[in-house]
Amino acid sequence: MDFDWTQLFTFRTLINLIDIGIVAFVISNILRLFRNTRARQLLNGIAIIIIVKFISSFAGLHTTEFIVDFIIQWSAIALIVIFQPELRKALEHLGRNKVFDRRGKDLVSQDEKIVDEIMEAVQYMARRKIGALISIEKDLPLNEYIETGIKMDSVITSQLLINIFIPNTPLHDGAVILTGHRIASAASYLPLSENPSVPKKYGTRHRAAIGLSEHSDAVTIVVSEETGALSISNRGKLLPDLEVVDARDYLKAELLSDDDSDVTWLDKVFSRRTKGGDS
Ligand SMILES: Nc1ncnc2c1ncn2[C@@H]1O[C@H](COP(=O)(O)OP(=O)(O)OP(=O)(O)O)[C@@H](O)[C@H]1O
Repeated sequence: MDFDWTQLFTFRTLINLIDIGIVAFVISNILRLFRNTRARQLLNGIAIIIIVKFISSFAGLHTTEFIVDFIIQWSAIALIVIFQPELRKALEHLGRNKVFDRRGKDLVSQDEKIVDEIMEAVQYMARRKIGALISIEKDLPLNEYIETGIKMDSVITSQLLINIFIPNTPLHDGAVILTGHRIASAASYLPLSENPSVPKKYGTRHRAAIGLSEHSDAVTIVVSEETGALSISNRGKLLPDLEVVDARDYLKAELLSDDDSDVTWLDKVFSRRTKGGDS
């Protein structure tokens, strides 16, 4: 039987390909946004429910299908309510995609200046063994953690960051959270990691840094009060005992780069270190 190739290249085929492309683009963006977060586990749960729905529909399992339909209807409303802040951010993120990205050089240099301010403060504190915990919001909002601390809304300067962490002052206990180009809060409480593979030598400050990176895409920089060592937590992992220059490069690559790929070249550089001592 001869295959009619002209049938393959129809307008309908083109529309179908565009349709598939749009769905793939949206799903991959959602998965990328929620990678290494608890929301990703929830998305896996939703995928399982959808698979059960299709199987029960094909196999004619009417009671199962009825129950799954019931769950889908109610969970859709529940998800919108629970993830309202994340959904808002996700839509903003979509609008900020490279095609529409109109970030001027001014904003990029402002970002660079903020990394410099953070690193100046962190270096100062590391030399004097002043414990610090600074979390930087990326795409997923940290509102629930900002709420646990003292709200600030201040310009990010190294002097202010240092001042916050001076021991025995009212704001020094807990984390500073940076959102956009502002200090959003100080003395914030972060979720502690319950990962059993986090080495015992790390106390609650480091566990809090890892914990936040398990719940969100935030990057957190830690100064150890005990040793003055610098560490960065990101995507559920801790990069321990960083040199200042490595920490600065990592922050710049994470915060200034438009590259959303899962593994940056810096991750590869740091993977040697993390094999030894991280979670
Ligand atoms: N859940 C949390 N959220 C934010 N900050 C926290 C949290 N838990 C502890 N911290 C901060 O960490 C401090 C205690 O640090 P701890 O000595 O237990 O940790 P560590 O990882 O051993 O760090 P260090 O090397 O600085 O001693 C607290 O005083 C507080 O400032």
